[in-house]
Amino acid sequence: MSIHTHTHIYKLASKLHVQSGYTVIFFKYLICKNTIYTFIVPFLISMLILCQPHLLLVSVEIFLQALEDGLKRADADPSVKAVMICGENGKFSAGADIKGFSSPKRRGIALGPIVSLIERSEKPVVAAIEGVALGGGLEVALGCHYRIAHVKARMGLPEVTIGLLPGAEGTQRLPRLVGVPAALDMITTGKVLCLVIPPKGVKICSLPDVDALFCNSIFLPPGQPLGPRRLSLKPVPKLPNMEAFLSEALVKVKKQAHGCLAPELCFQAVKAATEQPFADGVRREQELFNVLLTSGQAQALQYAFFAERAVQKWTTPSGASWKSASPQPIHKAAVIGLGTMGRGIVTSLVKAKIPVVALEQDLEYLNMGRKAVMFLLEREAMKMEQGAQTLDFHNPARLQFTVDFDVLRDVDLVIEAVFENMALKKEIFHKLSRICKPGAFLCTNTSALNINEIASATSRPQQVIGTHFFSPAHVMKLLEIIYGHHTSPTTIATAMQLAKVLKKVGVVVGNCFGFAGNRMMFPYAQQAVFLLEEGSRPEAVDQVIEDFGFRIGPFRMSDLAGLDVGWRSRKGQGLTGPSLPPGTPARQRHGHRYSPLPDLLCENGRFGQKTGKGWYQYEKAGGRTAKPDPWLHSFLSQYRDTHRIKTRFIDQEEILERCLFSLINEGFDILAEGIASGPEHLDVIYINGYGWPKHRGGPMFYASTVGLSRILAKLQKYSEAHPDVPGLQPSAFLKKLVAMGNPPLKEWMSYLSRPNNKL
Ligand SMILES: C/C=C(\C)C(=O)SCCNC(=O)CCNC(=O)[C@H](O)C(C)(C)COP(=O)(O)OP(=O)(O)OC[C@H]1O[C@@H](n2cnc3c(N)ncnc32)[C@H](O)[C@@H]1OP(=O)(O)O
Repeated sequence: MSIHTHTHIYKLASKLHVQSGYTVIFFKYLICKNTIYTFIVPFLISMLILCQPHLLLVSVEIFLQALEDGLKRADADPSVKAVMICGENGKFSAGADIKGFSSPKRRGIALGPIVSLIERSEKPVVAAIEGVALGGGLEVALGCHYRIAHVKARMGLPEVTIGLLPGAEGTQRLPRLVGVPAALDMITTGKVLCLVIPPKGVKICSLPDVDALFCNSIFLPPGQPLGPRRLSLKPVPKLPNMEAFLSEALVKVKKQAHGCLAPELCFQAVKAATEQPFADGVRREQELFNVLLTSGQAQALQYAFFAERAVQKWTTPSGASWKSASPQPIHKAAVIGLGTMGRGIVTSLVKAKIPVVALEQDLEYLNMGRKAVMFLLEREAMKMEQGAQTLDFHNPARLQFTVDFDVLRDVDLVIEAVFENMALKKEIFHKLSRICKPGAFLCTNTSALNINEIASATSRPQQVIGTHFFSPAHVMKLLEIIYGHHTSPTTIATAMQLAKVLKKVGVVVGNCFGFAGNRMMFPYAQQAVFLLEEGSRPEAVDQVIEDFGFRIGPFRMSDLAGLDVGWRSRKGQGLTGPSLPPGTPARQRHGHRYSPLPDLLCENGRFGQKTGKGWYQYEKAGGRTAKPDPWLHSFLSQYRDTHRIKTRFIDQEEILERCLFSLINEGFDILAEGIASGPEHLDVIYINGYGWPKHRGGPMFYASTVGLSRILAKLQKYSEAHPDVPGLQPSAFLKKLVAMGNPPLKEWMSYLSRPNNKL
């Protein structure tokens, strides 16, 4: 804490832009006291996290105490005319140290009273915001009498995303500043606002103007009372239809929450601001905050926050890692195949402003693909409003369509996205290897196929890598990145960098059939179908899974993705279709239980939404509203009769456990084999690619909360009842962890001997 000179203020001020008025955002114009005065509380640490490359974490106690002492000194010192709170190194504050929430010691620390102290100050306090002002950081700014922000500053109350609410009186001050609709939107979604394109009414000053603000007391005439600047004293702006507005908002919040508590409790806290005086609202905020803090969901969401960052620091069993590998720049990319996946990938690249060549096998497919890509891009551009023109996708230098492989000579990276056929993929990779420049990286968008085999068709296997996108590829955040035997660390680093540029979460995994995500999905989907054989219905299974918090249950998902996709893959594996050896029992493959139900549906032309019929019926082909289908129910009965399957009532617990525990069980095998380097990887994959509810932390985190012993016991019980289902037989690694006394998730990997790549 120190008092800074006028010169210092100038230095800071020269980096700031001033906005006046409020339109979308809540910043009022800066008013600052006259010339020589200001006192800077050094970066709001600790709270205060200086973002990368290092963290500057100072204990909350030290920070809060320093802030309190500083404010008191400033109040007592007649030479100080105003106080400016700012951050160091271009960052205001990223809010509280999230790691600290799990510490019981931390729970007693309250930022709210300090924010009140700031607000009560007799001298004008200005928050000078650069970089980020998030969570507690923004709440501090709300306690100030004025806020001034750099035009590129990012501001928000993201507590809801870590399972909390803005518990330092933010739920009470923000609605008083910006009104209930804007406050509710920010607080219940956690969205972070950026003023790169300033809203109407926001004034951007030139640098001399900014200096003038500080030098001349143009905004704050001496002696102007601070009362009207204290948010806690202001009423919440009224709405003519507040009650109706709030009921509608609650419905929306609940619908989007999928069982996550925080958004609804955030809503309740803001509602309290509309109904109660400030002090009572603050008490309500505290009550709700404590509910969330101890809910378990906050821990899961905070785990997910760190897991997403941990997976960026990838390593492979051979010792390659993010530390030593440098990504290569991608100035131009190509996408081969403009089916559903290829279209989404092209769109993603264009959005990331990477020039793209899109290639199809012939003009007919090319034109269909072009139309579809243009449609997607138009839609994306509309969403982007002012930023749309920067996509410039009608410019052939940005996006070129071709059927000519020669055009790929100068690209830095190719993503092949043709359908899942090994022979076809190998043919394409062989061609690419001959045509592309030596440094070009060759990526395959496959959901299961062997990366080594694909790489073997090239003369540069070190530059071949799997990039498994999720549909729709321009929307889904996950990019599963699969290295083969020969993939170089530079290639992995480049794929990870690509994920970042595409605003996706890249997760590096090893090579095996289905990689990590789909491999875990197989036993889950298999259990879902077995449950139908034994007496359940698609809508019952989906309901249980959706009640758990998944966006969509396995049957609705299968209808959406198309049943034909899996059918083609099973035919390729010889599990069904013409290559199935005659005499193979209908419900058995390789000595294990198999359900032909999905194959039978396909044989009946039921491919899901695209044909208007699948596990459900739809209003028309391409329809999206799933309705239980009496045809399917009677088909299931006949099927059970034909195969003499005794049906029984299956309760929700069994549905949930068999689906989820078999998926988790596979996860333990994947960890044991070194396909994923930690449970966080599987959790990040499931949250970002498979709709696993984030407030349950991902499947492996969930397993740790259920208790490994319980999961093991249940798997043992189910595998005894179904000895021909390998997916239910407990993983040796799970058994080992239970035998070791159920260690915490972060220690699991230390119980493994050195992992190796499976293929
Ligand atoms: C009550 C509740 C109160 C009072 C709160 O304030 S709750 C906290 C509210 N704040 C947040 O939720 C902000 C979370 N952080 C972010 O959104 C982003 O990290 C960022 C926008 C601040 C920076 O993004 P970026 O530049 O991409 O960098 P990273 O996300 O990779 O972060 C860099 C490292 O900093 C660690 N970090 C970031 N914020 C926090 C935090 N609030 N507490 C603890 N640690 C934080 C992050 O984990 C990265 O660490 P490493 O991976 O490098 O170890």
